[in-house]
Amino acid sequence: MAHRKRTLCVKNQKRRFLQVPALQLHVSKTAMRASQKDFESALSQVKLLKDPGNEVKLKLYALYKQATEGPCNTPKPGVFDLINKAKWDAWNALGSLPKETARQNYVDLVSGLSSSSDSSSQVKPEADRKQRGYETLVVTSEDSITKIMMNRPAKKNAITTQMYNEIMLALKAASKDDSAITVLTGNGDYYSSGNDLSNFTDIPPEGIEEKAKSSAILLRDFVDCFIDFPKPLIAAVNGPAVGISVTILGLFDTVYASSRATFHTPFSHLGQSPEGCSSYTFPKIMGPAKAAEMLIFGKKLTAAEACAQGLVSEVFPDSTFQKEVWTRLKAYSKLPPNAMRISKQVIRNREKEKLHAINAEESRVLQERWLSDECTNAVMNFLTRKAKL
Ligand SMILES: CCCCCC/C=C/C(=O)SCCNC(=O)CCNC(=O)[C@H](O)C(C)(C)COP(=O)(O)OP(=O)(O)OC[C@H]1O[C@@H](n2cnc3c(N)ncnc32)[C@H](O)[C@@H]1OP(=O)(O)O
Repeated sequence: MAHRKRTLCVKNQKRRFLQVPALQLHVSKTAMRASQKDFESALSQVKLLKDPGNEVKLKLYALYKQATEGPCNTPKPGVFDLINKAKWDAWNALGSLPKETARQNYVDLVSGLSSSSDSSSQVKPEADRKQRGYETLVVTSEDSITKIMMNRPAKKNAITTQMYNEIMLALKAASKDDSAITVLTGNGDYYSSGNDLSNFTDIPPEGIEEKAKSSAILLRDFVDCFIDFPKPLIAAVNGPAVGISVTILGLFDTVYASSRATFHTPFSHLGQSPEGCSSYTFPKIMGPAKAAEMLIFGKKLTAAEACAQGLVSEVFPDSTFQKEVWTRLKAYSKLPPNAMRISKQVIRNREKEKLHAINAEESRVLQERWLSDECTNAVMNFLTRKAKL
């Protein structure tokens, strides 16, 4: 087991943290105390900042609570309530820091964050064609190709709830735009490490059953978008792929892989079961015996193996992957778009109803699995750094 730095499980909490009322910038560094007005301005300013990372968000949270309520005054959350415990720990660590000092520290922290984000916000040329409004993706449209790039490279493009929602939005927009084809890919060394396991820690007040129910709905909606996507959909698998990022490949029209890519569906290890219609598409693509090795026993395939088994259309050397794939895709994007759409529909329509039914059933089974001890223990082991794949 690798020793890794422990980070706080607040990966998907940006919006909630940033909803904390915040502060103002124009604070004299020499001022002894931030006024209430400075504090309120900073509370507004913080909402405009780029994501400052979980540690800073926790600091902001703790200082805000200290400045407005004084020393930590709530019971310590349970050990499995990871997010609230991290927040509680951060607040509690401020001890008896006076409210005024906490207010000043909050103002100074936001001021520092604002100036560093100002200096790094130079306009980059590629920003011109970048679609706005996505935080976890970079979506671009060029040469009749809409490219949706998962963009959490430091987290191996693990898919947070926000990213599921943004991918659905991007697919819906791409289905209506004037591009001929749509491509999903990842930024950094991974294609995607699959579901962000900290999604499971964000338990609503209604309890864990409600969480499992809403996750199953999200999963079903997410996979439905791939089943229904009307144009040619291509995956450019730039590196290792895990979990749901592998299973939904069975719903793509073409899958190109870098020679560095691997394909891993460790559902049993995680106390979970297959999704993304893979319980149907994988046996159909590679035969039941090969599919069982992947989906039941978690056998990891190399790119060459995945290609031999029909999950991948073609493998390119990692050193030339981007160049070769995009040259190929630019040529395809010049083909008559209506003909491509109609061909896809002819292929897909025959199976659409069946795929929706399979998706519903897989989501229902997973909803139960997420409540099992096997699943809870596996997720906790990863999040507490006792295990990874
Ligand atoms: C609405 C819910 C729908 C759910 C659908 C069901 C979906 C099922 C699945 O997708 S199952 C697959 C889930 N994925 C995993 O189990 C992978 C877990 N990750 C790992 O085992 C490893 O991180 C790795 C093998 C992918 C990469 O290892 P390594 O190269 O050593 O890198 P790090 O482990 O240091 O990773 C860097 C950084 O990223 C964080 N991270 C990576 N993957 C995930 C993830 N899936 N969930 C949450 N976080 C992830 C990792 O913790 C590190 O963060 P840190 O730097 O420590 O803050």
